[in-house]
Amino acid sequence: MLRVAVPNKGSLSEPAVEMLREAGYRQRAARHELVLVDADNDTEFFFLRPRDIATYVGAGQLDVGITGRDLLLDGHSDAEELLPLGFARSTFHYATVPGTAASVDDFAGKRIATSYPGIVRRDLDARGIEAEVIRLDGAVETAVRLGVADIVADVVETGATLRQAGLEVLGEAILHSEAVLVRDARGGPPSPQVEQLARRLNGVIIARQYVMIDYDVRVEAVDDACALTPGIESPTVSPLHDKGWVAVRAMVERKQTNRIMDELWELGARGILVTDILACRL
Ligand SMILES: Nc1ncnc2c1ncn2[C@@H]1O[C@H](COP(=O)(O)OP(=O)(O)OP(=O)(O)O)[C@@H](O)[C@H]1O
Ligand SMILES: O=P(O)(O)OC[C@H]1O[C@H](OP(=O)(O)OP(=O)(O)O)[C@H](O)[C@@H]1O
Ligand SMILES: [Mg+2]
Repeated sequence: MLRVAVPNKGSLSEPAVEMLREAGYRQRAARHELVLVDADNDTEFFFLRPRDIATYVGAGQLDVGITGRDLLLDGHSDAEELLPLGFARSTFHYATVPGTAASVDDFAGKRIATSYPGIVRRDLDARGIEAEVIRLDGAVETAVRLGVADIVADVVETGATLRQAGLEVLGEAILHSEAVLVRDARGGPPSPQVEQLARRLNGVIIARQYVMIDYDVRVEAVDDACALTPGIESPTVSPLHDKGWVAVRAMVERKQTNRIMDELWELGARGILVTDILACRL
């Protein structure tokens, strides 16, 4: 039976459960369920703290897990990233009160508060900076106001929390994070069951990123239209009863949809329809 770790709390939990549901797996109905067997898919789900997931997977106790790239890199597990999942996107940044330091090179001797001491220590070592790292559990942004630290290193999504604390980002992002599927790096190649789970999750990611577009276009314009909607392999072109026209069907990137519809219209395409894709294997 495939054994999968799923975040039980925090920003990763709900979207991870949602993605597994969309991929056809049973998920828990109540928050107090710690383990759930999905017999139809021969899979067992363990709901664990996001920070612990790489540890369980890296120790070989569980086959795969969903966690944050930043949490994976902060620890010392033997887990490795198998597939980026496209949600819980954030950056990891140093931030401080304006005027405390002109750049990261001025951090020597300063106190840096963070919930990710592994990432920060490694970054400082790589820059050859000796600074004190203070580990806090959360709400790190308040550490400067309360005099516990001079600088913070934390997760930034919109930047609203930093702004509210009167802090400003300093330097480039230390890393870009998102939810990732992890597995034991010491194992051999992924098992067929792990590959199937990864393929299903990838199917959900692609179904979210793409839409299906259908339209009719005059035969003379079909090459130009297909250049606009090349699809993944090649668009489907079907004959219509009126020999002067064909019907075209192709997947297009969701965020390009309106630009492509406008350009197809200019080419004379009509009956342009866009529909959601629920799931796919490419
Ligand atoms: N505001 C946010 N936007 C996007 N991702 C976030 C945000 N806050 C945390 N994360 C991501 O969530 C993961 C951390 O999950 P964790 O459960 O430890 O913290 P959390 O989501 O902040 O929950 P809590 O602080 O309530 O325990 C990391 O991968 C982190 O990058
Ligand atoms: O850039 P923003 O959109 O403001 O998001 C970033 C904030 O979100 C998370 O905090 P959370 O609410 O999880 O509290 P925590 O610090 O206690 O983890 C993270 O730790 C940052 O503080
Ligand atoms: Mg948090």
